[in-house]
Amino acid sequence: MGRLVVIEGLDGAGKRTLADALTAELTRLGRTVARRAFPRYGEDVHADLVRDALQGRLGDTVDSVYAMAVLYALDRRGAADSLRADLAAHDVVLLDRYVASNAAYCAARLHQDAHGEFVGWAYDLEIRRFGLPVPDLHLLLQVPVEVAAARAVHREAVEADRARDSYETDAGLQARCAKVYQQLAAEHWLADWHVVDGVTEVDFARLAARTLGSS
Ligand SMILES: Cc1cn([C@H]2C[C@H](O)[C@@H](COP(=O)(O)OP(=O)(O)O)O2)c(=O)[nH]c1=O
Repeated sequence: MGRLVVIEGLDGAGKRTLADALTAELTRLGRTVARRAFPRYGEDVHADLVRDALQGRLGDTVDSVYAMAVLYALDRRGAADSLRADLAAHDVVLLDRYVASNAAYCAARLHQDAHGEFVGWAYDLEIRRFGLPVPDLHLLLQVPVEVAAARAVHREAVEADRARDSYETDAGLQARCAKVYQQLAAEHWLADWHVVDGVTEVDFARLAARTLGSS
């Protein structure tokens, strides 16, 4: 059974870049890696509804934090079987966002923290009721809110299909979300958490060892 490792962090933190470099290092070490990203835009109706809502295409009809959270969670539930198959066939399954994204973003939207009602509800929905696989490790890619925002603006400028959505342009939300992530990491919510400093150079040999559970 492979290790389920989740990269979390703010929009623009650089999660995909971290996943690429970590995958390269793990592959160099002879390990097999499967990659997935949530939401699964283009693959799942729930994720597509989320995107429509984030980009304001549904008006206010899905402007409920709980409705959005359920859509994100249903998208993951739809991927659960393939996730289990990936875990059976690879040493590491590397995810770009997972259950903790729902916990952090939706708690922040509700102006709650990690001890608020929402985080417990998200756990109950996704882990207990939907039975989604529990991660072995979270890597929290931490960068200052302003740095993440600047990277998201830059990405919007260079990637035609990557316009910032309503979460990404909300600086207050991103700041609250960063705080919830910090709390989740400090408390090792759901699994072990390791904070990766996204500003200084990352030591990928050490990070790979950590990913494999050997340090
Ligand atoms: C996966 C997930 C994402 N989100 C939020 C975080 C992001 O602001 C937003 C979109 O995710 P994001 O990773 O930015 O998708 P993409 O880069 O492909 O556009 O959704 C949740 O609130 N809950 C979740 O479960």
